[in-house]
Amino acid sequence: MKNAPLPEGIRLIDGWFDRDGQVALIAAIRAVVAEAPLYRPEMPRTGKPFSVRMTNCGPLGWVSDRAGYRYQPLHPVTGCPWPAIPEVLLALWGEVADYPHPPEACLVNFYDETARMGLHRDEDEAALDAPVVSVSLGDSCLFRIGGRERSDPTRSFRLASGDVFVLGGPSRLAFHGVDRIYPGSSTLLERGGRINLTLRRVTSPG
Ligand SMILES: O=C(O)CCC(=O)C(=O)O
Ligand SMILES: [Fe+2]
Repeated sequence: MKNAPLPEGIRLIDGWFDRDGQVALIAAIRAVVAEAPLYRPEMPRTGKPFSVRMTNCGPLGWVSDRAGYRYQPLHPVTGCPWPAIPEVLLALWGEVADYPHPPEACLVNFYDETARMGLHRDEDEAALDAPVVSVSLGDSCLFRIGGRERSDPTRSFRLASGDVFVLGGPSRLAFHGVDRIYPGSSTLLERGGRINLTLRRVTSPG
């Protein structure tokens, strides 16, 4: 599946980060998490906890609780501003986003071996002309992507450590999710699991 042509606006770049690059990114994310600890968000309305733990870096961070999904400048548990987006991620955005303004949020998702993420669209950003740029680190996952309607057909492929995935153009509002993690598929994280980083432009400049 990974080799079949992808829908317009989707780019999958296998192995963008080599092992050294992945190790450096993990160090940068550890520094982010030391300042802005991972926490478990809750679903709007029901308050059901996510299986994924999250934090953010950047001027804005994506959060979810009973009140809904939104971006905000402060960590919901510590009340502190999110730390800055690491330079290497700003550089990645500059190389692949094809968008003239920097990202404002980097959502950090941590999946343990049983975590998953249901099909959803990233639609809480005003700047829908900017892509979402995603980096996978640690264990591989089975990623699913469909079309703009929930009922559209989907396809699935594995995302491995170091892969970069760009969701933009006509696919910016495509439904996507993570069906499963493959435990033990990477040695990057000592205790296993998968980290996903998504860079997002939230506000529309001008
Ligand atoms: O973990 C992934 O690869 C996808 C994460 C995602 O879709 C999101 O954070 O909105
Ligand atoms: Fe998403």
